[in-house]
Amino acid sequence: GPAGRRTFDYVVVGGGTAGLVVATRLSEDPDTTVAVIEAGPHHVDEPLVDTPEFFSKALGNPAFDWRFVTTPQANLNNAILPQPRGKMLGGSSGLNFIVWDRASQREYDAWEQLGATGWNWNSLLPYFKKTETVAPQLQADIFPQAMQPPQVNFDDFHGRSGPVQPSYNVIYSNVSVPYVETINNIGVGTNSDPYTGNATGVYNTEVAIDRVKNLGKRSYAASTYFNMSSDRPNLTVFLSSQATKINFDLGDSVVSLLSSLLSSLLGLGQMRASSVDVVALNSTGITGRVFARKEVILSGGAFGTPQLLELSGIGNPEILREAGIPTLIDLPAVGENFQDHPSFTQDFEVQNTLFTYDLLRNNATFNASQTAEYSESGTGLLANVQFVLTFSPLKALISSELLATVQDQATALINAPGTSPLARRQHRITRDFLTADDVGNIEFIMFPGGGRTRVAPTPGSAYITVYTCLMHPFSRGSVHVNTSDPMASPLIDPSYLDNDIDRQLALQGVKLARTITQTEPLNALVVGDHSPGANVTTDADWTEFTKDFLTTTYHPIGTAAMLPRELGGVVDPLTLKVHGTANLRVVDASLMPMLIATHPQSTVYAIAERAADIIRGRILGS
Ligand SMILES: Cc1cc2nc3c(=O)[nH]c(=O)nc-3n(C[C@H](O)[C@H](O)[C@H](O)COP(=O)(O)OP(=O)(O)OC[C@H]3O[C@@H](n4cnc5c(N)ncnc54)[C@H](O)[C@@H]3O)c2cc1C
Repeated sequence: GPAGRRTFDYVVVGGGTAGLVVATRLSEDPDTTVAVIEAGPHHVDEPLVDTPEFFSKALGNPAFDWRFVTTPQANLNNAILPQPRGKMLGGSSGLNFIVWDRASQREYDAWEQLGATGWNWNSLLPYFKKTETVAPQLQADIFPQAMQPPQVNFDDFHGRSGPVQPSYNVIYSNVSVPYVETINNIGVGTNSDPYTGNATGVYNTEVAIDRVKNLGKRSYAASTYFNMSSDRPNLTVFLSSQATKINFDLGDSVVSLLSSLLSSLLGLGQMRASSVDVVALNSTGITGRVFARKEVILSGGAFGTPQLLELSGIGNPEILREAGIPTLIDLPAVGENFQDHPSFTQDFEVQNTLFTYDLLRNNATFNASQTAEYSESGTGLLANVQFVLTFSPLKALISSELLATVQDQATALINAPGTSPLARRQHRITRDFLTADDVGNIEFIMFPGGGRTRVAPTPGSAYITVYTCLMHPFSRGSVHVNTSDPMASPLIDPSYLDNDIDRQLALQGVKLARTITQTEPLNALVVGDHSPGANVTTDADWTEFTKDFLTTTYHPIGTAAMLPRELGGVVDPLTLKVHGTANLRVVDASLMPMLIATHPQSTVYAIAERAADIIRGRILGS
């Protein structure tokens, strides 16, 4: 954009997954000026971002990751856990593990049921499609015997001309088919097309790997949406620039501030965001103020967005007072309602004649040939991330007695005096999910390869890794500031395993992961337990394992929920404007009022596409 310009129609804070969608769509109108303020750099031709098989290698690296951590977790022996987030143009879509899937219709419909008017499966489906270009599976992409290609209705549920280029894998481990058959044998069927509104079952997921335009590279917000819009003169991106505060009205003018404060207190009017304070993080960034003629749009993600709201005086007055921040809008829901999928990683040694990703580690010649193939043609094992996903209804996994106990525990939690009105409503829905056929409660992710637990792989050996993840936990955490210093990380407290249900399902889940490996036909290929070892046997051992080995699945949501104000919402679902403001919107994962059984990125893109249409006045949120 024109050098030196500091006033725009729209200022988007956070050039991540959602932020780049919104900025790209708003700047389609050449008469609308848009700025994006992004704390991270733009990584171009960066193998740690682009190469699918390198997923997770950039975690903890400050050039890519905010490196947030949790507060000590009371139910996990006070462990402090990493909470990585992408710090780059493209945000977490540049750091994530590339899975591209979708939850069940019932789970999106639950958002509307909860109070997010206008947000449901039917209203999102056109936007799921708008975001992607995906080709149907070829025979070669299908797990032999286990999967049939969905021949009909592919175009009803899959996009064919959107910016992101998800695809099916090209190379499959020969452990996949026995694994799928084993999952079938424990009572979970194969789903040939989980994108149609029922996402349960074991399936071959799409992955955000471009096999059309940028061969074999990660397809993420910077390489897709931003690539479409980067040469527009009306779009300006400030990189390595961290937003520290949103200013309202004339900002410095005490009179205008007081009058807008007064009117907001009296419920007469609404605060108007007028500019954003920005600090350069290095010599390529900017320091100063960026002005918004029309609107400020917060897309800082589930941690960045509530932090910036609080730094700007929007939140719980008590929390703000303790942090030394004057309250402008009394909105206690900011930073509350934090939800995340807890995950447990186990690996199992398998016969080393199987074809797994371990070959890259065990065989230097193979590794060199794959590396050469990838750099020459963008193909080979480095252009693949093969996960086999299973989203299982609870009924298929646990006894009806245990299911009844868990339901009773849910009822007790609903009626517990400490449960907030919002959590109460959510828990009622989640209690229904416990017995639903079309909602995944536990996810098992199988990756054919080792090296992903705390126990190092033995040279020459092959493994499968199984991640067990709770899809609809009842725990609720929070994200808050404890200082007015914008450079300090927020306090992130997921409150993992904060109730009997989550603890029980975690226990059942990790035990089931081992059961899967002891069930045929997989059992015949498994050499033995690797991490944890075979010495973990009793419920007490497994419970200790869940406490010691819990990690995030990297799916935080909910900290600026789109719900009515009186129900604990931060953002009006119809307009996505922060309650009490006239022109401050939120568009990112923090909007999601309740977890869904999926990896969230494709949903974040779809939310942002729909949000862009709401902002442009093309649709009303109903
Ligand atoms: C390690 C990891 C693995 C994951 N794996 C998967 C997966 O396989 N599949 C899947 O579907 N999902 C996955 N996810 C989740 C998914 O990537 C996120 O849900 C999604 O990208 C969130 O989008 P967002 O727009 O809300 O936030 P982000 O994409 O994180 O964007 C927020 C942006 O705002 C910027 N920002 C924040 N605060 C400020 C500030 N004050 N000033 C300026 N800029 C700021 C950040 O730098 C970032 O670029 C994973 C996430 C991670 C971290």
